[in-house]
Amino acid sequence: MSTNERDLGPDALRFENVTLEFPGAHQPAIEDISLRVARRRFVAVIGPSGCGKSTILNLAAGLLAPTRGGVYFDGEPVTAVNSHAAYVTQKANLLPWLSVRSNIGLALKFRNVPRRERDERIAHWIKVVGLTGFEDHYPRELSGGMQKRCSIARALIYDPSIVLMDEPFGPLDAITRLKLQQELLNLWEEQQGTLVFVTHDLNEAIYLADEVVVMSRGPGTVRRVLQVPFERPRNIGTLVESREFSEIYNDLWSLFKSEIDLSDAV
Ligand SMILES: Nc1ncnc2c1ncn2[C@@H]1O[C@H](COP(=O)(O)OP(=O)(O)OP(=O)(O)O)[C@@H](O)[C@H]1O
Repeated sequence: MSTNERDLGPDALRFENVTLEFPGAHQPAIEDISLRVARRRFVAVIGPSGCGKSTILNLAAGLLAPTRGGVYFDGEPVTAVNSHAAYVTQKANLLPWLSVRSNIGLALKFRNVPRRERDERIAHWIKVVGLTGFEDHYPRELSGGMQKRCSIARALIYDPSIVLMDEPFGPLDAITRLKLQQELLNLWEEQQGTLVFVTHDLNEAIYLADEVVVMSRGPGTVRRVLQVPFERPRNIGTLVESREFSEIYNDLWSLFKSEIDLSDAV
């Protein structure tokens, strides 16, 4: 992603001078944001609470419309719900009355994919996300990490052109989180789709992404776009121990810390 370029070429997603004002708010949620997400890139968006990260995803998903400026998907303005985008939110949002199998297959059912093909694809994805043996379980019978795996499979099963993830690993414990980060990394490296990933976690942004968009708040703007030069496939364990990782982390932290006010913390 880079800002202020006019080439309309092959970008998956493009924001042009986008401002969004919620009715009654004293300032815009985001203001004059221009950014581009090239196809097949993994882009992380970080920034302090309230800087507009979720708003960016909601605009890309077509759930919100800009007050000014334009949001484009594959060069076309997003004017309704973006059916090419899969959205994984912080909560797994699985349907409690459906089994793992049915939750994962939901999007295929809506798209009238024939039963046989549907079953094959569901079986494949259950295997990919490590839920074999839990096909007939209900969400309440799964751990938080398993629910998250299920929601990721549900989002990826229909080969969406772009995946939007809003802090998908936020509520998980550190070990499950690390495991799922590595799994997502492997999966994405295999599939090479376009992915926009919102996180508060600087480490996570560096492990996973090709580019990190750092946002400021009050109102939300793009402060900087940082390139992450690590080759793929990546191994989180090896990456964390490298000097380059620390350098990028420090770079990112120096940008990030000026955005957060720790003086009130107790
Ligand atoms: N429906 C709404 N109505 C009014 N204001 C809203 C609404 N949704 C978000 N906002 C405001 O817009 C700004 C951006 O919110 P957004 O949720 O996009 O931030 P965020 O960076 O994702 O925050 P967090 O990291 O805490 O989830 C905030 O000031 C928020 O209070």
